[in-house]
Amino acid sequence: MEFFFRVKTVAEVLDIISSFPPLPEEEVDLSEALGRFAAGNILSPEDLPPFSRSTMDGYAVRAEETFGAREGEPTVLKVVGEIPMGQAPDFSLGPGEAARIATGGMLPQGANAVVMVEHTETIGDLVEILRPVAPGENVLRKGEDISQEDIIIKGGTRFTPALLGLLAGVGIGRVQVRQRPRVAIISTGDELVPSQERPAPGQIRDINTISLSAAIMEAGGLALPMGIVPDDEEALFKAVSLALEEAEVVLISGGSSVGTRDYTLKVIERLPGSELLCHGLAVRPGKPTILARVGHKAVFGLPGQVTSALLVFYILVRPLVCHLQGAQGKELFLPRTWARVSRNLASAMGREDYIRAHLSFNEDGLWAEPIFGRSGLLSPLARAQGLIRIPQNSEGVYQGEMVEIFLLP
Ligand SMILES: Nc1nc2c(c(=O)[nH]1)N[C@H]1C(S)=C(S)[C@@H](COP(=O)(O)OP(=O)(O)OC[C@H]3O[C@@H](n4cnc5c(N)ncnc54)[C@H](O)[C@@H]3O)O[C@H]1N2
Ligand code: MOO
Repeated sequence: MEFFFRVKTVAEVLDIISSFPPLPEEEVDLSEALGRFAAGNILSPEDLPPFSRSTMDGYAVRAEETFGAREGEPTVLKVVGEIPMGQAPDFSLGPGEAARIATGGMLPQGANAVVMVEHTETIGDLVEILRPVAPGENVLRKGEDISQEDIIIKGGTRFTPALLGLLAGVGIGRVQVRQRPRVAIISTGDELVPSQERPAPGQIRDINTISLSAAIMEAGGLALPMGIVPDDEEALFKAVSLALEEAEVVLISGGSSVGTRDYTLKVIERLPGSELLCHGLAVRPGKPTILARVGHKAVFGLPGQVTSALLVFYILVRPLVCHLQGAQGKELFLPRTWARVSRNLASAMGREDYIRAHLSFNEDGLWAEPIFGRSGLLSPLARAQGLIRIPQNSEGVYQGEMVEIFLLP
Protein backbone atom coordinates (compact mmCIF):
# COMPACT_ATOMS: atom_id res chain seq x y z
CA MET A 1 0.00 0.00 0.00
CA GLU A 2 1.20 3.47 -0.84
CA PHE A 3 1.72 5.59 2.27
CA PHE A 4 2.18 9.30 2.66
CA PHE A 5 5.34 9.61 0.64
CA ARG A 6 5.82 13.34 0.58
CA VAL A 7 5.02 14.60 4.04
CA LYS A 8 5.49 18.35 3.94
CA THR A 9 5.52 20.93 6.67
CA VAL A 10 2.85 23.61 6.92
CA ALA A 11 5.48 26.24 6.13
CA GLU A 12 6.50 24.39 2.97
CA VAL A 13 2.93 24.11 1.78
CA LEU A 14 2.21 27.77 2.58
CA ASP A 15 5.23 28.63 0.48
CA ILE A 16 3.83 26.58 -2.42
CA ILE A 17 0.46 28.27 -1.98
CA SER A 18 2.05 31.69 -2.45
CA SER A 19 3.14 30.63 -5.96
CA PHE A 20 -0.47 30.43 -7.25
CA PRO A 21 -1.25 33.57 -9.27
CA PRO A 22 -3.71 36.00 -7.64
CA LEU A 23 -6.96 36.54 -9.57
CA PRO A 24 -7.59 39.49 -11.90
CA GLU A 25 -8.69 42.83 -10.48
CA GLU A 26 -12.21 44.24 -10.56
CA GLU A 27 -13.76 47.48 -9.32
CA VAL A 28 -16.54 47.37 -6.73
CA ASP A 29 -18.68 49.77 -4.75
CA LEU A 30 -17.70 50.41 -1.13
CA SER A 31 -20.90 48.60 -0.16
CA GLU A 32 -19.50 45.39 -1.68
CA ALA A 33 -15.94 45.71 -0.44
CA LEU A 34 -16.22 44.53 3.17
CA GLY A 35 -13.84 41.64 3.85
CA ARG A 36 -12.12 41.96 0.46
CA PHE A 37 -8.54 43.13 -0.04
CA ALA A 38 -7.29 46.38 -1.57
CA ALA A 39 -5.54 45.62 -4.86
CA GLY A 40 -3.08 48.47 -4.27
CA ASN A 41 -2.39 51.38 -1.91
CA ILE A 42 -5.23 53.91 -1.80
CA LEU A 43 -4.14 57.52 -1.24
CA SER A 44 -6.52 60.11 0.07
CA PRO A 45 -7.54 62.68 -2.54
CA GLU A 46 -8.48 65.19 0.17
CA ASP A 47 -8.26 66.17 3.83
CA LEU A 48 -10.64 64.72 6.41
CA PRO A 49 -12.14 66.66 7.99
CA PRO A 50 -12.00 69.11 5.10
CA PHE A 51 -12.11 72.06 7.56
CA SER A 52 -11.43 72.51 11.27
CA ARG A 53 -14.53 71.52 13.23
CA SER A 54 -15.74 71.89 16.77
CA THR A 55 -16.08 68.72 18.84
CA MET A 56 -18.28 70.43 21.46
CA ASP A 57 -21.27 72.73 21.72
CA GLY A 58 -19.94 76.08 22.96
CA TYR A 59 -18.05 79.16 21.79
CA ALA A 60 -15.32 79.45 19.20
CA VAL A 61 -12.56 81.65 20.63
CA ARG A 62 -8.94 82.68 20.34
CA ALA A 63 -7.43 80.36 22.96
CA GLU A 64 -4.77 82.91 24.02
CA GLU A 65 -7.51 85.29 25.19
CA THR A 66 -8.84 82.70 27.66
CA PHE A 67 -5.53 82.07 29.42
CA GLY A 68 -5.95 82.78 33.14
CA ALA A 69 -9.75 82.81 32.99
CA ARG A 70 -11.52 81.34 36.04
CA GLU A 71 -14.81 81.56 37.99
CA GLY A 72 -14.62 85.03 39.67
CA GLU A 73 -12.17 86.34 37.04
CA PRO A 74 -13.63 85.36 33.68
CA THR A 75 -12.52 86.50 30.25
CA VAL A 76 -15.37 88.50 28.77
CA LEU A 77 -15.83 88.26 25.01
CA LYS A 78 -18.33 89.77 22.61
CA VAL A 79 -20.58 87.24 20.87
CA VAL A 80 -20.48 88.26 17.21
CA GLY A 81 -22.68 85.54 15.77
CA GLU A 82 -23.69 81.92 15.52
CA ILE A 83 -22.10 79.50 13.09
CA PRO A 84 -24.83 77.69 11.16
CA MET A 85 -24.33 73.91 10.74
CA GLY A 86 -23.50 72.84 7.24
CA GLN A 87 -22.31 76.28 6.20
CA ALA A 88 -19.06 78.16 6.23
CA PRO A 89 -19.18 81.15 8.63
CA ASP A 90 -19.41 84.44 6.73
CA PHE A 91 -17.36 86.31 9.31
CA SER A 92 -13.99 85.95 11.00
CA LEU A 93 -13.22 86.31 14.67
CA GLY A 94 -11.46 89.47 15.72
CA PRO A 95 -9.72 90.18 19.05
CA GLY A 96 -12.10 90.07 22.03
CA GLU A 97 -14.74 88.14 20.06
CA ALA A 98 -16.44 84.74 20.33
CA ALA A 99 -19.02 82.93 18.20
CA ARG A 100 -21.62 80.32 19.17
CA ILE A 101 -20.80 76.97 17.60
CA ALA A 102 -22.33 73.48 17.68
CA THR A 103 -20.53 70.12 17.63
CA GLY A 104 -19.32 69.63 14.07
CA GLY A 105 -19.58 73.32 13.15
CA MET A 106 -16.85 74.99 11.05
CA LEU A 107 -14.43 77.17 12.99
CA PRO A 108 -14.36 80.75 11.72
CA GLN A 109 -11.10 82.37 10.61
CA GLY A 110 -9.29 83.71 13.66
CA ALA A 111 -10.62 81.06 16.10
CA ASN A 112 -8.39 78.22 17.24
CA ALA A 113 -10.32 76.58 20.11
CA VAL A 114 -13.81 76.01 21.51
CA VAL A 115 -14.97 76.58 25.10
CA MET A 116 -17.69 74.15 26.18
CA VAL A 117 -20.99 75.86 26.87
CA GLU A 118 -20.98 74.60 30.48
CA HIS A 119 -17.81 76.65 31.11
CA THR A 120 -19.44 79.92 30.06
CA GLU A 121 -22.07 82.36 31.23
CA THR A 122 -23.93 84.58 28.77
CA ILE A 123 -24.88 88.13 29.60
CA GLY A 124 -26.74 89.79 26.73
CA ASP A 125 -24.38 89.76 23.76
CA LEU A 126 -21.38 89.04 25.98
CA VAL A 127 -20.04 85.71 27.12
CA GLU A 128 -18.00 85.07 30.25
CA ILE A 129 -15.36 82.37 29.76
CA LEU A 130 -14.90 80.64 33.12
CA ARG A 131 -12.05 78.25 32.17
CA PRO A 132 -9.10 78.61 29.81
CA VAL A 133 -8.70 76.46 26.70
CA ALA A 134 -5.46 75.56 24.92
CA PRO A 135 -5.03 76.19 21.19
CA GLY A 136 -6.67 73.29 19.34
CA GLU A 137 -8.79 72.26 22.32
CA ASN A 138 -12.21 70.85 21.39
CA VAL A 139 -11.32 71.12 17.73
CA LEU A 140 -10.72 68.48 15.02
CA ARG A 141 -8.06 70.02 12.82
CA LYS A 142 -8.50 70.04 9.05
CA GLY A 143 -6.83 66.86 7.82
CA GLU A 144 -6.39 65.47 11.36
CA ASP A 145 -8.16 62.19 10.53
CA ILE A 146 -6.58 61.76 7.09
CA SER A 147 -4.46 64.22 5.17
CA GLN A 148 -4.47 64.54 1.43
CA GLU A 149 -1.96 62.01 -0.03
CA ASP A 150 -1.96 59.86 3.15
CA ILE A 151 -2.21 56.12 2.50
CA ILE A 152 -5.68 55.13 3.76
CA ILE A 153 -5.22 51.43 3.09
CA LYS A 154 -2.22 49.47 1.92
CA GLY A 155 -2.48 46.99 -0.96
CA GLY A 156 -3.18 43.48 0.32
CA THR A 157 -5.06 44.69 3.39
CA ARG A 158 -8.65 43.73 4.17
CA PHE A 159 -11.36 46.39 4.03
CA THR A 160 -12.89 46.77 7.48
CA PRO A 161 -15.98 48.80 8.41
CA ALA A 162 -13.79 51.64 9.74
CA LEU A 163 -11.59 51.73 6.63
CA LEU A 164 -14.68 51.78 4.41
CA GLY A 165 -15.97 54.70 6.48
CA LEU A 166 -12.72 56.62 5.93
CA LEU A 167 -12.91 56.01 2.18
CA ALA A 168 -16.48 57.30 2.14
CA GLY A 169 -15.34 60.30 4.18
CA VAL A 170 -12.87 61.37 1.49
CA GLY A 171 -15.26 60.74 -1.37
CA ILE A 172 -13.92 57.43 -2.70
CA GLY A 173 -16.93 55.41 -3.84
CA ARG A 174 -15.37 52.51 -5.74
CA VAL A 175 -12.27 50.47 -5.05
CA GLN A 176 -10.05 47.99 -6.87
CA VAL A 177 -10.09 44.48 -5.45
CA ARG A 178 -9.29 41.06 -6.85
CA GLN A 179 -12.04 38.70 -7.92
CA ARG A 180 -13.45 36.30 -5.38
CA PRO A 181 -12.09 32.80 -5.94
CA ARG A 182 -14.69 30.18 -6.76
CA VAL A 183 -14.12 27.20 -4.50
CA ALA A 184 -15.86 23.93 -5.36
CA ILE A 185 -16.61 21.35 -2.66
CA ILE A 186 -17.02 17.70 -3.45
CA SER A 187 -18.00 15.45 -0.56
CA THR A 188 -17.07 11.84 -1.13
CA GLY A 189 -18.26 8.72 0.64
CA ASP A 190 -20.84 5.95 0.11
CA GLU A 191 -22.05 6.58 3.65
CA LEU A 192 -23.05 10.22 3.04
CA VAL A 193 -26.55 11.56 2.42
CA PRO A 194 -27.54 15.19 1.90
CA SER A 195 -28.08 16.81 5.29
CA GLN A 196 -31.79 17.40 4.59
CA GLU A 197 -32.37 13.66 4.16
CA ARG A 198 -32.91 11.03 6.85
CA PRO A 199 -29.93 8.66 6.89
CA ALA A 200 -30.57 4.90 6.80
CA PRO A 201 -28.61 2.73 9.28
CA GLY A 202 -24.91 3.03 8.44
CA GLN A 203 -25.36 6.36 6.67
CA ILE A 204 -24.53 9.81 8.01
CA ARG A 205 -25.50 13.28 6.95
CA ASP A 206 -23.02 15.33 4.91
CA ILE A 207 -21.55 17.90 7.30
CA ASN A 208 -18.47 19.05 5.41
CA THR A 209 -20.31 20.58 2.47
CA ILE A 210 -22.03 23.12 4.68
CA SER A 211 -19.18 23.77 7.12
CA LEU A 212 -16.64 24.22 4.32
CA SER A 213 -19.06 26.41 2.31
CA ALA A 214 -19.45 28.68 5.32
CA ALA A 215 -15.69 28.81 5.85
CA ILE A 216 -15.16 29.69 2.17
CA MET A 217 -17.65 32.55 2.42
CA GLU A 218 -16.01 33.83 5.60
CA ALA A 219 -12.69 33.89 3.73
CA GLY A 220 -14.22 35.96 0.91
CA GLY A 221 -14.54 33.12 -1.60
CA LEU A 222 -17.57 31.92 -3.54
CA ALA A 223 -18.61 28.45 -2.45
CA LEU A 224 -19.75 26.03 -5.17
CA PRO A 225 -21.14 22.90 -3.50
CA MET A 226 -20.95 20.09 -6.05
CA GLY A 227 -22.86 17.49 -4.05
CA ILE A 228 -21.95 14.03 -2.81
CA VAL A 229 -19.96 11.62 -4.93
CA PRO A 230 -19.86 7.88 -4.09
CA ASP A 231 -16.61 5.99 -3.52
CA ASP A 232 -16.15 5.35 -7.22
CA GLU A 233 -13.06 6.44 -9.11
CA GLU A 234 -14.83 7.30 -12.36
CA ALA A 235 -17.58 9.24 -10.65
CA LEU A 236 -14.99 11.21 -8.66
CA PHE A 237 -12.87 11.84 -11.76
CA LYS A 238 -15.91 13.24 -13.57
CA ALA A 239 -16.90 15.39 -10.61
CA VAL A 240 -13.41 16.84 -10.15
CA SER A 241 -13.02 17.50 -13.89
CA LEU A 242 -16.34 19.35 -13.89
CA ALA A 243 -15.40 21.29 -10.77
CA LEU A 244 -12.12 22.39 -12.37
CA GLU A 245 -14.09 23.96 -15.23
CA GLU A 246 -16.10 26.04 -12.77
CA ALA A 247 -13.68 26.87 -9.96
CA GLU A 248 -10.15 28.04 -9.22
CA VAL A 249 -9.91 25.84 -6.13
CA VAL A 250 -11.42 22.38 -5.72
CA LEU A 251 -11.84 20.77 -2.31
CA ILE A 252 -12.40 17.04 -2.20
CA SER A 253 -13.54 16.10 1.26
CA GLY A 254 -12.83 12.51 2.25
CA GLY A 255 -11.04 9.68 0.56
CA SER A 256 -7.68 11.34 1.12
CA SER A 257 -6.28 8.57 3.31
CA VAL A 258 -4.84 5.22 2.35
CA GLY A 259 -7.91 2.95 2.49
CA THR A 260 -8.92 0.79 -0.44
CA ARG A 261 -11.87 3.10 -1.13
CA ASP A 262 -9.78 6.29 -1.00
CA TYR A 263 -9.63 7.41 -4.62
CA THR A 264 -8.76 11.07 -4.20
CA LEU A 265 -5.05 10.65 -4.87
CA LYS A 266 -5.59 8.38 -7.90
CA VAL A 267 -8.07 10.81 -9.40
CA ILE A 268 -5.83 13.81 -8.83
CA GLU A 269 -2.90 12.04 -10.45
CA ARG A 270 -5.04 11.21 -13.49
CA LEU A 271 -6.10 14.82 -14.11
CA PRO A 272 -4.39 16.11 -17.26
CA GLY A 273 -1.44 18.33 -16.33
CA SER A 274 -1.73 17.73 -12.61
CA GLU A 275 1.29 18.10 -10.39
CA LEU A 276 1.16 16.56 -6.93
CA LEU A 277 2.58 19.09 -4.48
CA CYS A 278 1.86 17.41 -1.17
CA HIS A 279 0.50 14.11 0.02
CA GLY A 280 0.75 14.09 3.76
CA LEU A 281 1.12 17.14 5.96
CA ALA A 282 3.19 17.30 9.15
CA VAL A 283 0.22 18.43 11.19
CA ARG A 284 -2.22 16.98 13.68
CA PRO A 285 -5.01 16.63 12.90
CA GLY A 286 -4.93 16.67 9.13
CA LYS A 287 -2.06 14.42 8.15
CA PRO A 288 -3.77 12.86 5.09
CA THR A 289 -3.97 16.19 3.24
CA ILE A 290 -3.32 16.33 -0.50
CA LEU A 291 -2.52 19.35 -2.62
CA ALA A 292 -2.06 19.36 -6.37
CA ARG A 293 -1.72 22.00 -9.05
CA VAL A 294 -3.68 21.66 -12.27
CA GLY A 295 -2.65 24.54 -14.51
CA HIS A 296 -3.18 27.62 -12.33
CA LYS A 297 -5.77 25.84 -10.20
CA ALA A 298 -5.44 24.09 -6.87
CA VAL A 299 -7.01 20.80 -5.88
CA PHE A 300 -7.04 19.84 -2.21
CA GLY A 301 -7.82 16.43 -0.83
CA LEU A 302 -9.04 17.24 2.66
CA PRO A 303 -9.35 14.61 5.36
CA GLY A 304 -12.98 13.56 5.67
CA GLN A 305 -13.07 13.76 9.47
CA VAL A 306 -15.31 16.70 10.21
CA THR A 307 -12.90 18.61 12.42
CA SER A 308 -9.81 17.78 10.36
CA ALA A 309 -11.48 19.09 7.20
CA LEU A 310 -12.21 22.48 8.79
CA LEU A 311 -8.84 22.75 10.52
CA VAL A 312 -6.93 22.05 7.32
CA PHE A 313 -9.17 24.61 5.67
CA TYR A 314 -8.11 27.23 8.23
CA ILE A 315 -4.42 26.29 8.10
CA LEU A 316 -3.97 26.02 4.31
CA VAL A 317 -7.07 26.61 2.20
CA ARG A 318 -8.05 29.89 3.84
CA PRO A 319 -4.57 31.38 3.23
CA LEU A 320 -4.87 30.33 -0.44
CA VAL A 321 -8.36 31.82 -0.77
CA CYS A 322 -7.04 35.07 0.73
CA HIS A 323 -3.84 35.00 -1.36
CA LEU A 324 -5.87 34.61 -4.59
CA GLN A 325 -7.74 37.76 -3.54
CA GLY A 326 -4.44 39.61 -3.13
CA ALA A 327 -4.08 39.37 0.66
CA GLN A 328 -0.57 39.93 1.98
CA GLY A 329 1.31 39.30 5.20
CA LYS A 330 -0.75 38.61 8.27
CA GLU A 331 -3.93 39.16 6.27
CA LEU A 332 -3.47 35.65 4.87
CA PHE A 333 -4.14 34.07 8.25
CA LEU A 334 -6.76 33.98 10.93
CA PRO A 335 -6.12 36.75 13.47
CA ARG A 336 -3.54 35.66 16.04
CA THR A 337 -2.90 36.37 19.67
CA TRP A 338 -1.08 34.88 22.64
CA ALA A 339 -2.51 33.23 25.74
CA ARG A 340 -1.36 31.16 28.70
CA VAL A 341 -2.24 27.52 28.40
CA SER A 342 -4.17 26.06 31.36
CA ARG A 343 -2.46 22.63 31.36
CA ASN A 344 0.57 20.75 30.05
CA LEU A 345 0.30 19.70 26.42
CA ALA A 346 2.56 17.11 24.86
CA SER A 347 3.42 17.23 21.17
CA ALA A 348 5.70 15.34 18.81
CA MET A 349 8.76 16.95 17.26
CA GLY A 350 8.48 17.33 13.52
CA ARG A 351 4.78 18.13 13.32
CA GLU A 352 2.57 21.09 14.15
CA ASP A 353 -0.35 20.50 16.47
CA TYR A 354 -3.54 22.52 16.47
CA ILE A 355 -5.60 22.12 19.63
CA ARG A 356 -9.08 23.50 20.01
CA ALA A 357 -9.32 25.83 22.97
CA HIS A 358 -11.77 27.74 25.06
CA LEU A 359 -10.48 31.28 25.69
CA SER A 360 -11.19 33.28 28.82
CA PHE A 361 -9.75 36.21 30.76
CA ASN A 362 -8.64 36.32 34.35
CA GLU A 363 -6.34 38.68 36.29
CA ASP A 364 -3.25 37.27 34.46
CA GLY A 365 -4.75 37.95 31.05
CA LEU A 366 -5.94 35.58 28.35
CA TRP A 367 -6.01 31.83 29.09
CA ALA A 368 -6.49 28.96 26.68
CA GLU A 369 -8.18 25.82 28.02
CA PRO A 370 -7.65 22.91 25.62
CA ILE A 371 -10.79 21.09 24.52
CA PHE A 372 -9.94 17.50 23.70
CA GLY A 373 -11.85 15.27 21.35
CA ARG A 374 -11.14 13.09 18.35
CA SER A 375 -11.17 14.65 14.91
CA GLY A 376 -14.41 12.84 14.04
CA LEU A 377 -16.20 14.98 16.64
CA LEU A 378 -17.29 18.47 15.70
CA SER A 379 -18.74 19.89 18.91
CA PRO A 380 -15.30 20.47 20.53
CA LEU A 381 -14.47 22.73 17.58
CA ALA A 382 -17.89 24.34 17.70
CA ARG A 383 -17.30 25.21 21.38
CA ALA A 384 -13.77 26.54 20.80
CA GLN A 385 -12.92 30.19 20.25
CA GLY A 386 -9.33 29.54 19.29
CA LEU A 387 -6.75 27.04 18.11
CA ILE A 388 -3.53 26.60 20.06
CA ARG A 389 -0.62 26.16 17.66
CA ILE A 390 2.25 24.06 18.92
CA PRO A 391 5.13 24.54 16.52
CA GLN A 392 6.90 21.76 14.77
CA ASN A 393 10.13 22.02 16.74
CA SER A 394 8.42 21.75 20.13
CA GLU A 395 7.81 18.70 22.32
CA GLY A 396 4.94 20.43 24.03
CA VAL A 397 4.21 23.22 26.46
CA TYR A 398 3.90 23.51 30.20
CA GLN A 399 0.90 24.85 32.07
CA GLY A 400 1.11 28.65 32.25
CA GLU A 401 3.37 28.95 29.20
CA MET A 402 2.43 31.44 26.51
CA VAL A 403 1.09 29.82 23.35
CA GLU A 404 0.14 31.19 19.97
CA ILE A 405 -3.60 31.26 19.32
CA PHE A 406 -5.46 31.50 16.05
CA LEU A 407 -8.84 33.10 16.67
CA LEU A 408 -11.66 31.15 15.07
CA PRO A 409 -14.32 32.89 12.98
N1 LIG B 1 -4.79 3.05 8.35
C1 LIG B 1 -4.95 4.38 8.48
N2 LIG B 1 -6.20 4.83 8.53
C2 LIG B 1 -6.40 6.14 8.65
C3 LIG B 1 -5.31 7.05 8.74
C4 LIG B 1 -4.00 6.51 8.65
O1 LIG B 1 -3.00 7.23 8.70
N3 LIG B 1 -3.88 5.16 8.50
N4 LIG B 1 -5.55 8.37 8.96
C5 LIG B 1 -6.78 8.68 9.64
C6 LIG B 1 -7.01 10.09 9.64
S1 LIG B 1 -6.01 10.99 10.65
C7 LIG B 1 -8.02 10.66 8.96
S2 LIG B 1 -8.29 12.32 9.10
C8 LIG B 1 -8.89 9.91 8.08
C9 LIG B 1 -8.98 10.59 6.74
O2 LIG B 1 -9.71 9.80 5.95
P1 LIG B 1 -10.26 10.24 4.56
O3 LIG B 1 -9.82 11.60 4.17
O4 LIG B 1 -9.93 9.15 3.61
O5 LIG B 1 -11.80 10.40 4.81
P2 LIG B 1 -12.94 9.31 4.84
O6 LIG B 1 -12.35 7.97 5.16
O7 LIG B 1 -13.71 9.43 3.62
O8 LIG B 1 -13.74 9.82 6.04
C10 LIG B 1 -13.25 9.85 7.35
C11 LIG B 1 -14.42 10.00 8.30
O9 LIG B 1 -15.07 11.22 8.08
C12 LIG B 1 -16.45 11.04 7.76
N5 LIG B 1 -16.83 12.00 6.72
C13 LIG B 1 -16.27 12.09 5.52
N6 LIG B 1 -16.87 13.06 4.81
C14 LIG B 1 -17.82 13.56 5.58
C15 LIG B 1 -18.78 14.59 5.41
N7 LIG B 1 -18.85 15.30 4.28
N8 LIG B 1 -19.63 14.88 6.41
C16 LIG B 1 -19.56 14.15 7.56
N9 LIG B 1 -18.65 13.21 7.80
C17 LIG B 1 -17.80 12.89 6.81
C18 LIG B 1 -16.51 9.63 7.24
O10 LIG B 1 -17.78 9.10 7.35
C19 LIG B 1 -15.48 8.94 8.11
O11 LIG B 1 -16.05 8.66 9.36
O12 LIG B 1 -8.37 8.63 7.86
C20 LIG B 1 -7.99 7.96 9.06
N10 LIG B 1 -7.67 6.62 8.73
O1 MOO C 1 -5.08 13.60 10.85
MO1 MOO C 1 -6.80 13.05 11.06
O2 MOO C 1 -6.98 14.46 10.12
O3 MOO C 1 -6.44 13.15 12.81
O4 MOO C 1 -8.38 13.09 11.77
